[in-house]
Amino acid sequence: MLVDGKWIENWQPVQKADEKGRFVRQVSSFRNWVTPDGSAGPTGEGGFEAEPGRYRLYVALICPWASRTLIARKLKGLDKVIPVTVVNPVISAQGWQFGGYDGAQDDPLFGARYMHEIYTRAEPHFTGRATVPVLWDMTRNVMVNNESADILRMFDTAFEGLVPSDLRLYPTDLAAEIDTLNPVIYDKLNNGVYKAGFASSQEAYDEAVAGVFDTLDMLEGRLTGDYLFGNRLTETDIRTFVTLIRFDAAYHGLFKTNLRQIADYPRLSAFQQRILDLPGVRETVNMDHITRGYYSIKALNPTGIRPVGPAHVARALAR
Ligand SMILES: N[C@@H](CCC(=O)N[C@@H](CS)C(=O)NCC(=O)O)C(=O)O
Repeated sequence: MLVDGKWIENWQPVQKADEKGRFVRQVSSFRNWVTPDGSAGPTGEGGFEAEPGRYRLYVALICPWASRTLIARKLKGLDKVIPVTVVNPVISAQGWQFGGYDGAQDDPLFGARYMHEIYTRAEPHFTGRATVPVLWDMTRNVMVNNESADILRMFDTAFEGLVPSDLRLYPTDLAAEIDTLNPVIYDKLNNGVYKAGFASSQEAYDEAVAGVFDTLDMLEGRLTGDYLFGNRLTETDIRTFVTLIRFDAAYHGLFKTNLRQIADYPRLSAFQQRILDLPGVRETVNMDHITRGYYSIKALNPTGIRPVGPAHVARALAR
């Protein structure tokens, strides 16, 4: 991580934990919003007007948080107006790195080797983890936002004048319900698997795993229609999908969330396939990056050996 703009080596063991050994995820610090006219959004400052080709999205394809922004970008037809740079799936001693892996790219803006250089460009004295995703303003040369929940939501409306779309991922009439369900899915499932994987006590692990499977059971019961809110696709579906698609191939083994697999849940499996089949979504799922990335986390898998299966994940992607 960065401390006052300087990289502190060997980030992997320094996953933050609370007094009970529970993994604690860092809060994002760049919170400006792109809006149709450049007015300020719900957080941060204004000055970020929607323009084609002005903003670049930095992502890792292993990362579920980055992936939710990528999926929204595809579903909202923004791939022509927002270019993307994909980092190497293997996190190095200096964090995310550019290039050097099939499907990873060099940094086109500054020729940076590491993602943390993008952070110190934005804020020379930045302290914190150099996380993805990052939305970068190529006109003003500043970081707009590094919180995927914000980016997902701004992609729903900010570019409407440039790329009109009928899809509403955060429709007004469902906003309250979405805002109620999202934190449960975030805490118990999206981040719950990480809490299990990075737990440093049995108690913290047990608590996290219980939360993961209670939530999967709850979602399985809830999925009587195509999506979590009946037949309308929302951001909550995307936020759920990114964890489901990584679950059997990575979390079940590496993070020890192994009570059940997604394949054991008929409705969740069908839901996962339904989202995978939406136009553009499959392109955002790179199972090679996902398994290479997760199984290269040295603190959890010192040999770096990547398991071969499970076969049903490859089948779901090939369908
Ligand atoms: N709050 C952030 C979290 C993103 C996040 O934690 N990304 C992870 C990858 S999945 C990361 O970049 N970690 C690098 C690090 O911790 O050094 C968001 O949702 O955008």
